[in-house]
Amino acid sequence: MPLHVHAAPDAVLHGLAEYFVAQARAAIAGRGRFSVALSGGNSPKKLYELLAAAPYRAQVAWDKVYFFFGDERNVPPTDPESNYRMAREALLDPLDIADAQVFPVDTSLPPAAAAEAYTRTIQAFFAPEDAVFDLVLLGLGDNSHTASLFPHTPVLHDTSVGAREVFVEEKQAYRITLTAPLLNQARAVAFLVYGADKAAAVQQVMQGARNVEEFPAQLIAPAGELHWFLDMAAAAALPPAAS
Ligand SMILES: O=C1O[C@H](COP(=O)(O)O)[C@@H](O)[C@H](O)[C@H]1O
Repeated sequence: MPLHVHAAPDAVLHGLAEYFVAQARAAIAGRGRFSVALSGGNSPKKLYELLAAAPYRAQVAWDKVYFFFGDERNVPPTDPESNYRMAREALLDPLDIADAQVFPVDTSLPPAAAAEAYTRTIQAFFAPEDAVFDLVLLGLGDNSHTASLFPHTPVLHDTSVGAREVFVEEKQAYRITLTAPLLNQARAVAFLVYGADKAAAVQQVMQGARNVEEFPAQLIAPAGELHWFLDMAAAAALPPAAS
């Protein structure tokens, strides 16, 4: 599994931006479009700002890129917690991406209905083929969650290929997440993780005994490529040979 460890977060972000551009160009050259599921939270904001600026901005045919969300908080699109809002402000608006290329979760619906609707949206986009994202971007929480696959939640055992609602006790809130089987159909998955507070989670997910209840990111085993983009602080608990 390719592991890209850089000294500082800035270099990690540039490494992943270059990987994003390469994946986008290859998908567009081969299949005419690039479908990406974006991650949320704090870590990817700077990546999105980087992609929307020189030199990366000019390196992708953005009108052929289709944006989905790996997970969403059950909040309106204007809420500071909204993953969609963050992506819109950091990436989609600066690049002037057309609404027809962006597929947010409809959080005006109750969580279960929002998840069902998002499943149908994804299926319709890929039909008649299976839903296979060209790239899934993921983050990692210090509790080893990824997307909104949180420890000890029923969605960890969901074998459906789609989106699901999940109540996250520690947040006392619903989220909508893509299921692990859908994420794993991707042609490529890239984790972006930086900061010392993630070091234990990185080590447990990558090298701990399998325990998906505790370390949900262990569920990620895509049919395609799996890449980890880490800074040295996040990789600190890995043995030297691995990092
Ligand atoms: O809640 C979330 O957390 C993870 C990790 O986010 P980070 O802020 O620690 O980088 C993120 O990947 C997910 O999309 C988000 O909703």
